[in-house]
Amino acid sequence: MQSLNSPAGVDLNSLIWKTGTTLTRAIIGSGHRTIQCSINFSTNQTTGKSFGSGHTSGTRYEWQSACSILAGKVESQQQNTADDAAAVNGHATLDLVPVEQQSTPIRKALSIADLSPSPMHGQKLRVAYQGVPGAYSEAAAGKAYPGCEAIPCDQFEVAFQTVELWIADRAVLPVENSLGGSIHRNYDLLLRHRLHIVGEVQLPVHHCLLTLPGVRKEYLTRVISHPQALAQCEQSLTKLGLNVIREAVDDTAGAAEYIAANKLLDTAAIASARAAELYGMQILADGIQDDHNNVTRFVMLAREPIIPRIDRPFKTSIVFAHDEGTSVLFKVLSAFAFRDISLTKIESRPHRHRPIRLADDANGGVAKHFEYIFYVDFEASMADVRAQNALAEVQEFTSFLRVLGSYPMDMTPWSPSSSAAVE
Ligand SMILES: O=C(O)C(=O)C[C@]1(C(=O)O)C=C[C@@H](O)C=C1
Repeated sequence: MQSLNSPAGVDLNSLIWKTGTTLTRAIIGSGHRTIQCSINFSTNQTTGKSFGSGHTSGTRYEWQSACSILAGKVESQQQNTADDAAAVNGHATLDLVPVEQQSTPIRKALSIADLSPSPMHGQKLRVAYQGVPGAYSEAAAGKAYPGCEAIPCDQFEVAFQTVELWIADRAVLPVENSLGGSIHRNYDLLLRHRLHIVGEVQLPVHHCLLTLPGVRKEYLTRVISHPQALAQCEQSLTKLGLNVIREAVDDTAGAAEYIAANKLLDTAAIASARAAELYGMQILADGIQDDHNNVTRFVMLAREPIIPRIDRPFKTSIVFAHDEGTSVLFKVLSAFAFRDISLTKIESRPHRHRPIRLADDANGGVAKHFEYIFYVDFEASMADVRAQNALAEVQEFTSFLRVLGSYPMDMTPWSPSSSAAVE
């Protein structure tokens, strides 16, 4: 892996090609610095249609052209990066100094305006998350990649872009919660961007009600938090007698930070105990999630897919669509059922009037109209021949199919949170 400020040009110097099944892999590199571009690739023998996991699909020729386009892009980005280096040294752009070297441990969240490639690449894996320090997503990044340098971003989209622009190495983003359901925004972004799911992590979410020190429940006229967190605590807030205004903000820790920065005595935040510590808040009530098995599933995203394996439990996430009607769903589901492949998630979203912009090799992507988009997670690796056959069949029935990633399942046990208690 390299940062983009390598002075050397980029050559196509290694190619591994495995025909017939799924994996096509290119390694584009220069000396010890290597950029990897991998493509999951399968061509249906009958129809000649092909599906890919994001980067490209089609003939070997198309694929090689895609690699040379990528190489060209990298060269031009290297030039940009050299230009940006001066700006960074003059503190005109990103501040990517690791947390422990800063005078204050709280990092500012990145915004779109900050997205210029970083000339720095330290020893630690840089992991982008949405929110500010103290957000659950930061904890998920730490669980997924212990010891990583967590990079706060103000929007999900920015987290995707930090990885695409090599500012971060990975992104860790929430996709579903046991109480609140799917976080559709991130599924849409997975379609629009070229990142691959390389892992998942489940995080038990233990919410606290935070106020400024000395504030009592009776003073409160408003509770602010991330919409998912508000939804996860709805009944507990009512039980606490807090029938006050609920207001949605970008993230839980950001809510605590906002109250602290504006010295709001009438407002409480739903956030983590770590957010209380970071922003000098008191914990008025602890464990206020409605269900003590409240857990959020995050996916780990990278520029390249991982090589699927069969020696441990793997999960594969796909998204597909058909131009007309929904009858295709039965056929698709039977492709998995006949092969004894369990599904862990199925989700449909109407998309009749909203075109989806799909990532492709052109910069802007392609806008496509579908009636419905379906997301399915199943318990098998793409290295498993059953999964390969199921997807070959699914491809027959669908007009669009993408493998979002094939990755190890998070099997770590977790214990439920303790009950709500008002301090
Ligand atoms: O706001 C945060 O702290 C987040 O990390 C976001 C988020 C989410 O998007 O679901 C993550 C976990 C919890 O479910 C609540 C909020």
